[in-house]
Amino acid sequence: MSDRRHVEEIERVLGGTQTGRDGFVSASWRRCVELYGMDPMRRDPAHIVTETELRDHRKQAERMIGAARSSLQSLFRQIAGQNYVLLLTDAKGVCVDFFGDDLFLDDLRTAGLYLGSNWSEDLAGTCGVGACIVTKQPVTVHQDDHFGNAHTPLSCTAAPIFDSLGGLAAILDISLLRSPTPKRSQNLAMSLVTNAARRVEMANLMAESRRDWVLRLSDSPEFLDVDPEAAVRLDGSGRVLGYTRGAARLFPDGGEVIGRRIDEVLGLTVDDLPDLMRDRPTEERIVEMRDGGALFGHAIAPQAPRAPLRGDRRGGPLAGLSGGDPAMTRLLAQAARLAPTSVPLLIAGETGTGKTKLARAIHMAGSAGGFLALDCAGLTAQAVRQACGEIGGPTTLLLRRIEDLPAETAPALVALLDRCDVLRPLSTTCAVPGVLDLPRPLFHRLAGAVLDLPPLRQRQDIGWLLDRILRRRTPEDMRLSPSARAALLGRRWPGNLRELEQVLDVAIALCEGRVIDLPDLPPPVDRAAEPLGPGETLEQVMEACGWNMARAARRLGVNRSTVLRRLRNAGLQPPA
Ligand SMILES: Nc1ncnc2c1ncn2[C@@H]1O[C@H](COP(=O)(O)OP(=O)(O)OP(=O)(O)O)[C@@H](O)[C@H]1O
Repeated sequence: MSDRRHVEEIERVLGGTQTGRDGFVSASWRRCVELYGMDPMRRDPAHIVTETELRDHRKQAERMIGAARSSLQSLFRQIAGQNYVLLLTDAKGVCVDFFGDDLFLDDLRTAGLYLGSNWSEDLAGTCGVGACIVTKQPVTVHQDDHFGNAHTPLSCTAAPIFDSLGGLAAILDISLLRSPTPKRSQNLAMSLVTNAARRVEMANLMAESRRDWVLRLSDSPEFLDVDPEAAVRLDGSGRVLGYTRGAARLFPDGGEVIGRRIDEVLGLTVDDLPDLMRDRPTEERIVEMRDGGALFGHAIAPQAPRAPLRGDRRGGPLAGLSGGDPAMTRLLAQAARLAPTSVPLLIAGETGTGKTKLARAIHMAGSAGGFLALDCAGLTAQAVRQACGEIGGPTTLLLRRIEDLPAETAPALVALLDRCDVLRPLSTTCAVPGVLDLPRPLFHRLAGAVLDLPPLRQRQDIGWLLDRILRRRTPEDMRLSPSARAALLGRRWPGNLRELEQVLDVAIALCEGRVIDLPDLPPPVDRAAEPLGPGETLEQVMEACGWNMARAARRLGVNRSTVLRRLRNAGLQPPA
């Protein structure tokens, strides 16, 4: 388009005619004339800040420049040889970092596509960076979308980069000195620049979160660990300290979330974070959203030292494991005291009692270092050495199911623990610790203290657990009918918490309304969970109910005083 026709179109747009320009371009043209008093015919030279000013702008943007470097380098490699130039500007529009082909440096300088050029709209007129600052959206300002005739050969595609508090921090711009006429030729540039901006936000959030938890989120399991779409930074109590733009889209009503607890914002609590760490298969790391959708989650524990949470008395990962069961309360108080020490811990309990979850919570409550989990079944000495070879600093080593450790691997593990004093071993076992069949040298290196988790049938907080799991797994406040609740409280739960979670998952899936009733409950899958038949002795019933009178009464269909009377008559007493 000739200069003359360009000016005429601007006049027509200002007169209210629709000429097919994008709305944000027309609005920018109007500002250029009515607000900044610009004339499209004037060919001002590029606006370049002084050396001193550039140093100041770069200093203030130092963190973002550092966070953006590797994404910009890799983007520049992708577009090499296609005459694109990359600019990183600060939120005021001043170019603070630049990647361009040396062959065209003079042309780029003249066009203002260089370090120190100022692309704010009030100086440069309608342009990619300027429009992006105003709209806070990715934009392409293509050829005669530009206001000034001096810029109409250019094609500029820009995406905003936000800091972790949601403020505009920088603009990433990819420009061409000369481009094909159709604007859609820049669609690929748009996708490259928006993806790179997302990665820069991620790198920035990661760099400032070394002392905090980061929860990264992705739609697809394949990208979760390598290129997630969104991330949230959390303190130890689960309060939101920062987020990337991608995460803001997941928050309800796009509202202010800094300082709010993560469970008010997304469908998970701080206690769920250890379950989302990398040692779990990606497909299992599911985060439910408040709108009923789900994403895959990857929680990264704090990397840098922080003050140990002595005692964990103010809540946190350990406190979230029990609803006041006396045995659990005692055990968690011990765990909280042992967490910040380096004492090796052996966590014992039947399958599914939450040993792994407790180990992760102990790590969270006490250690500032890394976390490495190994399944002992089939573990070879070489695998042990290999896994531990990469350990750089203090690390919690979780050895799952230590009873399954092949005998020939034990000496290697002993040697490793002796050599590597930054390792703090936490082991889990389904065996009774006293009869655990491990070589004594290994046993004593692993069992500095034993934490014995009670089976679910002995816990007095099953009602609390039911409500908590339901609350976490359903977006709406789904509840249990009294008869369904009583039936669940009376089960034997040989699979413990794992079985409880699965039963509730099935019930939630089968239930048609908001109330889970008896028919929604799947029957016990394990024969050990079936109600005791008429031939069972009172002692067997009591044993099955963990000597809990109320539970035994429900199981037998009598009241508690009847159970007590029968026990007295039979001369039965709970085991010491
Ligand atoms: N306190 C708890 N509240 C709610 N769910 C829990 C709790 N503890 C454990 N769970 C859930 O129960 C399931 C089993 O927990 P975990 O894997 O920690 O058990 P485990 O004792 O290590 O099992 P196994 O010995 O069979 O490997 C997991 O899905 C976990 O999320």
